[in-house]
Amino acid sequence: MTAADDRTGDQAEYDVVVLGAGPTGENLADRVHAAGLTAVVVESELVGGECSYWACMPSKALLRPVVALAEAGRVGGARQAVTGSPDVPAVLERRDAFASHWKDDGQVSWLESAGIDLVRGHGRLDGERRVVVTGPDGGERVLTARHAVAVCTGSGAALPPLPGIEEARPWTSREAVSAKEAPRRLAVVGGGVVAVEMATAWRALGSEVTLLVRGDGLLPRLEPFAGELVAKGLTEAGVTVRTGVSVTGLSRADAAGPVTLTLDDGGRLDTDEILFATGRFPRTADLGLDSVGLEPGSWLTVDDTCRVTAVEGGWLYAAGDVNHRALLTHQGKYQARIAGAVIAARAQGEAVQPGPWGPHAATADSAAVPAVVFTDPEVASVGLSAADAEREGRRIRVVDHDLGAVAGAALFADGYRGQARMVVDLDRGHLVGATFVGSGVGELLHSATVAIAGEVPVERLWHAVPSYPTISEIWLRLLETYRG
Ligand SMILES: Cc1cc2nc3c(=O)[nH]c(=O)nc-3n(C[C@H](O)[C@H](O)[C@H](O)COP(=O)(O)OP(=O)(O)OC[C@H]3O[C@@H](n4cnc5c(N)ncnc54)[C@H](O)[C@@H]3O)c2cc1C
Ligand SMILES: NC(=O)c1ccc[n+]([C@@H]2O[C@H](COP(=O)([O-])OP(=O)(O)OC[C@H]3O[C@@H](n4cnc5c(N)ncnc54)[C@H](O)[C@@H]3O)[C@@H](O)[C@H]2O)c1
Repeated sequence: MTAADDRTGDQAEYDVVVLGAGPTGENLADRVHAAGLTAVVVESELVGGECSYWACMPSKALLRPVVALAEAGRVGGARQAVTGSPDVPAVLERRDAFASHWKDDGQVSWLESAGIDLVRGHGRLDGERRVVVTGPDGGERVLTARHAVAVCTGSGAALPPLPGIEEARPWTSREAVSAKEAPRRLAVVGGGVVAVEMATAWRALGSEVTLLVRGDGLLPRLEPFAGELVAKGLTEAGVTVRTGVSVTGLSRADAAGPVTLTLDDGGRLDTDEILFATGRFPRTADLGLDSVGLEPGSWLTVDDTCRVTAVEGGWLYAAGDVNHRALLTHQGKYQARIAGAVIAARAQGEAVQPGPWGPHAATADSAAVPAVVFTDPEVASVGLSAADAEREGRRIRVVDHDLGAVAGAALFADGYRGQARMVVDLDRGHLVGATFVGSGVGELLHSATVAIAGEVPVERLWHAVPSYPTISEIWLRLLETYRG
């Protein structure tokens, strides 16, 4: 299919060069390789990316034991048997194992077995289809792509420009998921997903946690009841949740001592560690974007095929966090599957089918992004919130139901607390959004994702019978309420 590669010395040519070996880059390389193209991945840190070592895996490994324990405490009969608090060293040890002890041998072996080459070092674009990699020893290697370069360099934790922030050595998400012990006091700034998950974990592992939220509630992009129920859960767990407050400055006078925060309400707060969970920046500042006419440090805007629209010639793609479409591992991997198929089709002279829901369009990025917040209670959402749907000018019907009123939920936990909402587009006759809050709802979410991505008519859902007595019976209650 392609001419033999020249992969000797300081130069090498491949069909596809992938920058970044996170979940997105790995999957994209795998897809193009499976389609018969040659691929190389460039990685400056660990193969596996943020998700494996400093995000999804270690954070969920911290959360699972503490949520399991809390859930057991809400089941009569089990409650009496689990009277202790989490075994912190054991939790951290399990977390370390899930982060592969911050070693990437396993994922490197997978790349080898998949037939994908790895070049370690920092990659930069150097004009059309050319990448220069600076290796760990400072040496340079030039990689040329016959067909495509895919930027999958992800995102980093954004810190606000506050006086004293660098000297105070705050935690970002990386320190929050990899810390070796629970600080006595932890302040968490932000009301998004990282903030609420880390407040949940470290509170249960022994820290006194204060959550400082500048807005008036948590998880502001989701249905309002999600943030309200999570705030209730955090408060009951002993987290101090303060809304409408911003940090204006911070200092750590003694390197081994506490941090003092100044707040915009005139108050001060002393804490042993402070986590800024205040969003992400694209890892594009030092990527040679200027060599192809793009702004260094910008998010890379792509079309539904994941092609960077501002660069001519159709050879530059961006997938995963770096394109800012949906900052989630599963969406990055989905984009990788789509972009991989697009690159292979174009390389092989086949027609690209960019229409919605076709093989070459990441349509779900705008219509059906599922997300689970692993707090106690959990939040599981997919598609549009009611407010989003209204903003889009859709004619909708919002159907709410108490999740605790379902027999399966009552069995799952004594006094089960939860809420469910479906958003129906009345003109299209199918769901465009769904949100569930409550214990165990993460595993319920895919049913709603299928209903939305499949544009299943609401009337047909009446025939999708949930098992008794499971929490999934919430579907029946929502549909009964909808039909009246
Ligand atoms: C605390 C936390 C918890 C999260 N939990 C979840 C979760 O439970 N579920 C979920 O779906 N998502 C979660 N996310 C989001 C998820 O981590 C990201 O969406 C995902 O990692 C994005 O994958 P990616 O491949 O696009 O980028 P990344 O995982 O960031 O990988 C990018 C890779 O590119 C490399 N790189 C960057 N620049 C260069 C360069 N110039 N040259 C060579 N290599 C380079 C980096 O070293 C990195 O390895 C979480 C995020 C955080 C912060
Ligand atoms: N379970 C999961 O799937 C999971 C878990 C963690 C993270 N993630 C992903 O990672 C991404 C990053 O998460 P995140 O929580 O860092 O970002 P986020 O965008 O979800 O939340 C950041 C919050 O910080 C607030 N903020 C920003 N600047 C601030 C400032 N100067 N002072 C006070 N507050 C400020 C914002 O208003 C926002 O509410 C998310 O988009 C999410 O998709 C997913």
